[in-house]
Amino acid sequence: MNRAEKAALQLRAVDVLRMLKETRTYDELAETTGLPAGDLNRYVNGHVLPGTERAREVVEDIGREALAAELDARIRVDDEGYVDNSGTVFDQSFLDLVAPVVANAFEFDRPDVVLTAATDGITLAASLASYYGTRCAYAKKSKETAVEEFIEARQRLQSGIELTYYLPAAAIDAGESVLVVDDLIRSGETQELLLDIVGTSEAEVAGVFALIAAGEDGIHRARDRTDAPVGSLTSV
Ligand SMILES: O=P(O)(O)OC[C@H]1O[C@H](OP(=O)(O)OP(=O)(O)O)[C@H](O)[C@@H]1O
Ligand SMILES: Nc1ncnc2[nH]cnc12
Repeated sequence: MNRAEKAALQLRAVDVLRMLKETRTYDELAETTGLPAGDLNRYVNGHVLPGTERAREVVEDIGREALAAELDARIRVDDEGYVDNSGTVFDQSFLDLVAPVVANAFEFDRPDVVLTAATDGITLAASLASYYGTRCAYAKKSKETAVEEFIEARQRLQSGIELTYYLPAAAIDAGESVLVVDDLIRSGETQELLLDIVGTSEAEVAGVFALIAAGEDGIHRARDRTDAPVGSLTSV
């Protein structure tokens, strides 16, 4: 890790600690993190930065658990098992905290493009793309005007309805590495269409990630399609 990467990791750890501190006293934060309350106070107030190893622990372990818990608290599941996650996907600052934690906790190769499906995956994809410093692309259920060439992926869903996603062909180049993300994965049909688009582009899959897995079907379906890491931050 070079000096800039170390500094970035240390600052991300401070962001995670500040988020946790919003709903905790320093004693409670010490209990959550296992770190001394005095040190935490200095980190949160910006007087001292945590050392690299401590920062890594905060971002990868403590951060992942804490963000999963925060995500769980923001999700509403209705009587039929459908998820309302607008409390998450509308909150770009929360997603900006999720991005480094996800990038460090899952073993995704650094992508050239973060790909999602419109609509609800877009804010997560934007956060991850911004974290990696890469492009963000989203496939849509309709063709964008003025674009001449599209990659199309079509599938007949379990419901019998045919679904087509369109991505401007220039969004992904052959040989690029693509991280496929979405807010939610249930049947895995959407992720499969995104993986079809990656295949048609002759690009590589860096990983598949969803904030929420509703059941295990979608995760299994994605794992059948790629050897790259597949995971979610939480499941319902
Ligand atoms: O794993 P699956 O069964 O394919 O379900 C997951 C997809 O469903 C939702 O999108 P939706 O089609 O509702 O579109 P939206 O993002 O515009 O709400 C969600 O955002 C995922 O993209
Ligand atoms: N919001 C949602 N909750 C559960 N399953 C879904 N499939 C598509 N959208 C969904």
